[in-house]
Amino acid sequence: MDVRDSGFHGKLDDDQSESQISHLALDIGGTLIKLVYFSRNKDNLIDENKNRKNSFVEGRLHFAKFETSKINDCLEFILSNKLHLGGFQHHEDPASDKILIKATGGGAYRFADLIKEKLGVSIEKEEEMECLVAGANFLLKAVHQEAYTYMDGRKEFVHIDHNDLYPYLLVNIGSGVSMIKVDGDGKFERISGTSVGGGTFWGLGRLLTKCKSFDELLELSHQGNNRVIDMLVGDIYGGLDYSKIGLSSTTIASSFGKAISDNRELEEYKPEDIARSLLRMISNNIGQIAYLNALRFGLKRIFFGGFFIRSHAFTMDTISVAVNFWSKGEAKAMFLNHEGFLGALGAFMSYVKHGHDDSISPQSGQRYPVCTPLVGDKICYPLNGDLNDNDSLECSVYVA
Ligand SMILES: Nc1ncnc2c1ncn2[C@@H]1O[C@H](COP(=O)(O)OP(=O)(O)O)[C@@H](O)[C@H]1O
Ligand SMILES: CC(C)(COP(=O)(O)O)[C@@H](O)C(=O)NCCC(=O)O
Repeated sequence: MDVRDSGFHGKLDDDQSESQISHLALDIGGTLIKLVYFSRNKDNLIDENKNRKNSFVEGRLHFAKFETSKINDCLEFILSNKLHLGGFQHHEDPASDKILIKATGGGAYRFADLIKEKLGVSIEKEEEMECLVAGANFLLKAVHQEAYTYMDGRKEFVHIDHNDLYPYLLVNIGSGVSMIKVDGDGKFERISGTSVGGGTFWGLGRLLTKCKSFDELLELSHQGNNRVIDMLVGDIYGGLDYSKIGLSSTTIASSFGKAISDNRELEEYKPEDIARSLLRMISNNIGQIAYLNALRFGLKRIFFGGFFIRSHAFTMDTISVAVNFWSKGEAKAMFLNHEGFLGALGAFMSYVKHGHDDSISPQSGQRYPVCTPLVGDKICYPLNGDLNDNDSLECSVYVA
């Protein structure tokens, strides 16, 4: 079962539905809705009555995604699996039976009324940049083997030293791109952004190749050859390098530049070559802007998140090469296993931040210094960072 893809209408499997689900958090972005929720293990349920307070509860964090344009499928999924009951009661009016769920992203504003109407719960809005940062800090500090570099087809996990994590640059490539300088838990500044992002790749790609899905476009790019459409330095310099300014003959001089003089119509280009050129153009551009912003603030570590990355080898390779090239090897591009769920995880963490709940006081054996002083010693930590195909993460929360 892949609840991550939109169009899923079914119920969760027995193991999940028999367990108690709580703390649903949503990140409703320009293109995708991301869900994170916690399910207690069945063993915990047996002990629940005698041992509900002051103990660790083991369970799993679950991740799911839907297309924003198919929000009704997402709401149906939430409803049929009763995920919406995993919110919290209004803190200012505990007597009321009003349930609130945490949500971030533009859709928390855009769809608040629809969610109220369809699910009968209200949205408590969490600020998007705060959530991205909280999610990234949580993953970097609490999940073993979360961050990695990707270069020349090789994935290498990065050891994160908790005492030497900040400052870093977080580049979230969603529909658009936000670049955030992170200085600590809850300490950050959005220093830049660009509208040329994942939405641009998917939007232009769909128009130019007639692809029906994002994954199909990625798959095409895998098979294509960008040299058919991109104008290379060698095309301009008669096959030679332009060594004086450090450009090899194979460097792209002008993305899509060959299409000017080829005298070919769109249909005469292979969709796979178009997809490849487009992916290189967008990834290169983001890698370069990211590096220039890192340079502005002397940041050596750049973490890339957002669903545009999609753990796609060629995308990561292109971004890594761009960062490496422009920084002359000084800065490193790093990627995250849960790349697309930073905002949703941040919204999930905010259940704790605002002290709304007694059942997720994420806690520490491995003390994870949570993103807000309000949380104090309450934190959430994964037990072993096990990813299970990105669908869920073993996790333990503290019942205060
Ligand atoms: N299944 C998918 N459908 C659409 N876009 C996808 C999909 N998987 C990855 N993407 C890419 O991810 C981008 C959205 O990333 P995301 O981080 O979810 O941003 P947002 O919060 O703006 O929705 C899309 O613009 C597209 O480039
Ligand atoms: C407006 C947004 C924060 C919304 O987030 P998204 O849904 O794209 O993840 C993002 O699209 C963005 O940062 N766009 C770039 C805008 C700019 O700085 O030019």
